[in-house]
Amino acid sequence: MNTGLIIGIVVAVIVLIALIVLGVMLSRRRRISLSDDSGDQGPIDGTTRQVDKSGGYRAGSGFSFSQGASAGGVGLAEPPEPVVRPGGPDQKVPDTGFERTEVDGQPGVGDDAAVPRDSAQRGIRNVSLPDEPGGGTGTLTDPDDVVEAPAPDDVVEAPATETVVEPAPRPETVAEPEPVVEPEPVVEPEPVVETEPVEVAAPAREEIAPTAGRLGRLRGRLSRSQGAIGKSMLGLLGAGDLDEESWEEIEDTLLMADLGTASTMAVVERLRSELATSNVRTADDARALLRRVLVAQLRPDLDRAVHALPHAGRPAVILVVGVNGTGKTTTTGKLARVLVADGRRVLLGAADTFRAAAADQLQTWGERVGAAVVRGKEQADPASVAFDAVAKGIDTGVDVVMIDTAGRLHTKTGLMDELGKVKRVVEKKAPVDEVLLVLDATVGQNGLTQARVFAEVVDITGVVLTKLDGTAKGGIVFHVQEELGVPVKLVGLGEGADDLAPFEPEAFVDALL
Ligand SMILES: Nc1nc2c(ncn2[C@@H]2O[C@H](COP(=O)(O)OP(=O)(O)OP(=O)(O)O)[C@@H](O)[C@H]2O)c(=O)[nH]1
Repeated sequence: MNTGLIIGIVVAVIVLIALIVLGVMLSRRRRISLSDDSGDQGPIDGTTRQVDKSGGYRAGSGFSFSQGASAGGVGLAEPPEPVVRPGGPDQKVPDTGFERTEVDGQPGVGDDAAVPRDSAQRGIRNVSLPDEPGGGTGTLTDPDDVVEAPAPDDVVEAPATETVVEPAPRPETVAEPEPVVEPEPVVEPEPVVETEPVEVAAPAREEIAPTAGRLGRLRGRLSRSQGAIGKSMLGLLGAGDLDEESWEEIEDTLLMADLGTASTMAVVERLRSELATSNVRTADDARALLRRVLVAQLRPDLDRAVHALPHAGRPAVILVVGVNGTGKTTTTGKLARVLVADGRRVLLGAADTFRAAAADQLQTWGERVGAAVVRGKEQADPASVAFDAVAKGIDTGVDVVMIDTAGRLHTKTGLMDELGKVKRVVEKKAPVDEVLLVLDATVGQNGLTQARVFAEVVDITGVVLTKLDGTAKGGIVFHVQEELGVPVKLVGLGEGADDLAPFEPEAFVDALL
């Protein structure tokens, strides 16, 4: 072989290698690096990632839970083991296309909420007590869970004042059906009469929307407040030099959005001083300044964790209070869903013994998430029902007992005394970790008056502001906190089962601007 050929081959090989190396480098550079940060780092919203112990429910975090200050013991109880869903974790309930809980023969969420307490009452549907020494899984109580179950309106005499509706049975407790014996083929088959037990379908629990970042996802629901606060304020601030007339307009805008006088003055003062010292030239500068001032006014330092984590040997106890129709039962149900999604065992206490539909409504929520419900007989003492619920919660080792109380006008002294009694009686069994006052954001200033009275009677620890989707007065959040010094912990942004979000000042202000 001549030298020229050899040199040619060597050069060709070198060029080939160089091309391959170049190609590899270029392809690496173009590739987007996807590092797996699921192990050590939390979600991008900075919250802690939760382990899904819910048997298939999707749980992020977003909601923050902590142990109540009333904690007597130390150390958290572990969440229960996951429940294996028969259809697999992805099992879904049929999409009804409508976010309500109507179940044949049962009330829908929110039904009768506007019915005053002194109206005619409906009969209560009692459910037989499960025979369960040691408190195991209960008997089937939901007509939908069993084949040929009694009609929902059948009345079964309850032997005791307290009625416990156990959650639907866990799949492992479902009896195996007898093997089916193939019938011999016959020419003219007799009509078949079912005598063998047919497979008992485990109730389909619902998918729960991820809890992380809900406020962000539901931001569109705040559009009315967005126009009233965000757009007007940005328009005024972005207009350039502000004269006294413009400042008055800013004040009026904030007052109209229900921020209240104290918050309005504080915001305006801060805006004035910051505008005087900082260099605000563009619309973006104005937006950043307004964001900073509003967030600071919402006191991001306040503890907004819901005290729903159990103590050693006893559950957390949450009391839900408020005037009629504010959304107490709905909020209790929505929060129960979040807790269940977080792997917690929840027991609901229906301490509204006046309005049977309210207890039915709570029971429906319980059935949807697999939470046991303790309810009382009509006209039973609500305090005793609440007491029984907590006692049952302790006996059965649940993580949280949530007691939904009857709506009551803050002006009715007798009813307010009754509420005080409910709390005192419960405390004989276990300390109350959280008293959530549910306020309807659409009622504006009247909500504040209500809040003051409730705070006096039951020492509220957190506020749930509902129906923020239906008002342009999102500023009420500022007012409530300023007046009560109690943090807004949760906000209701719709009637849907997952339209409850943790209140986060930054995300809230971002949604407004
Ligand atoms: N738009 C909207 N509606 C809500 C929200 N929260 C609750 N509701 C509705 O408000 C109505 C009253 O809700 P309930 O949960 O029954 O109120 P309640 O306070 O338990 O009522 P009482 O037991 O009568 O005192 C229902 O129609 C709910 O669907 C919310 O955040 N947004």
